Amino acid sequence: MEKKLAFLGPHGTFTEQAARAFANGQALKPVPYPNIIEILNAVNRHEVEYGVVPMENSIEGTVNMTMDWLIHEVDLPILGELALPITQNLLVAKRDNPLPLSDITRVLSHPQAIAQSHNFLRENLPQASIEYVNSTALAAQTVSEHPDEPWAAIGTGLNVELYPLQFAQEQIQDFSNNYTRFVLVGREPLDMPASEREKTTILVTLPEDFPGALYQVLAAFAWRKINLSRIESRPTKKALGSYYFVIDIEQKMDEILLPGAFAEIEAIGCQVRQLGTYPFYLHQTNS
Ligand SMILES: O=C(O)C(=O)C[C@]1(C(=O)O)C=C[C@@H](O)C=C1
Repeated sequence: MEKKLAFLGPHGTFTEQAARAFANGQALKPVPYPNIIEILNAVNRHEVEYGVVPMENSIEGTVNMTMDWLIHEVDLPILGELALPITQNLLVAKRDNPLPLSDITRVLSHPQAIAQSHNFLRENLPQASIEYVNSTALAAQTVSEHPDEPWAAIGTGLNVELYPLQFAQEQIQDFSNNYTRFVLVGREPLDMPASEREKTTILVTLPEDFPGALYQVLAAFAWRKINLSRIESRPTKKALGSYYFVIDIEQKMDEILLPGAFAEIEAIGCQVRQLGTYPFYLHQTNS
């Protein structure tokens, strides 16, 4: 039976591209959801088997909504990760005489897409107000539905094929090396294509703040020559200045080394929660 894979809708988001890449060759049906929380909740309450959510962007950093919901609200393992190149474009409703940039009064997009295009907006559209919406494709759809308004959306070039839109300007992101990491979460294991690269993500909670606590956590990995690719603190939401550490270990799970490091960290009084061990892929094509 075909299983469902929730993605951030409507059609035309970057998350949909990631979802379609994950679904490739699998009996999975991508279904749109209105926001990240709804995707994770739908998987958590068994409405769909899997979900794809953005996790981190190379310009703007962590998607806090995803990280926090995975930590605090649901207990869903990460099953895979895909890094996609991201190209942001300024899109306007299709008309015979395209709207000049100086006439645009309002720019709609997802906060991450706006953040990736700050310089472009400041230099080229200082007169426009910014409106944050749930996804880049929702922005594109909204602009296409109001062709008489001097509005623009920021999103993928694919949107000009999905909605009556045209490019006002292509490639407006402030840095060319723009990538977003998306994660696949699910309640059931999924047979993923083989990857040379594997990651394990853990959450470490320190018992209390004492000198060298984080140093001791990192030492457990360092002397075992275990490579970490990310360490990030997120608030526990229990007190000001109280944090979890999210650590990505970029290495095939070793049956002795990694559990040994976790046991050493637990022995100094820290809690270790595993968020998943999963393959990761880098997608080369741009859009
Ligand atoms: O709005 C979209 O198209 C999304 O898929 C979300 C999202 C994000 O949250 O980071 C995904 C990739 C880009 O970085 C911009 C927006």
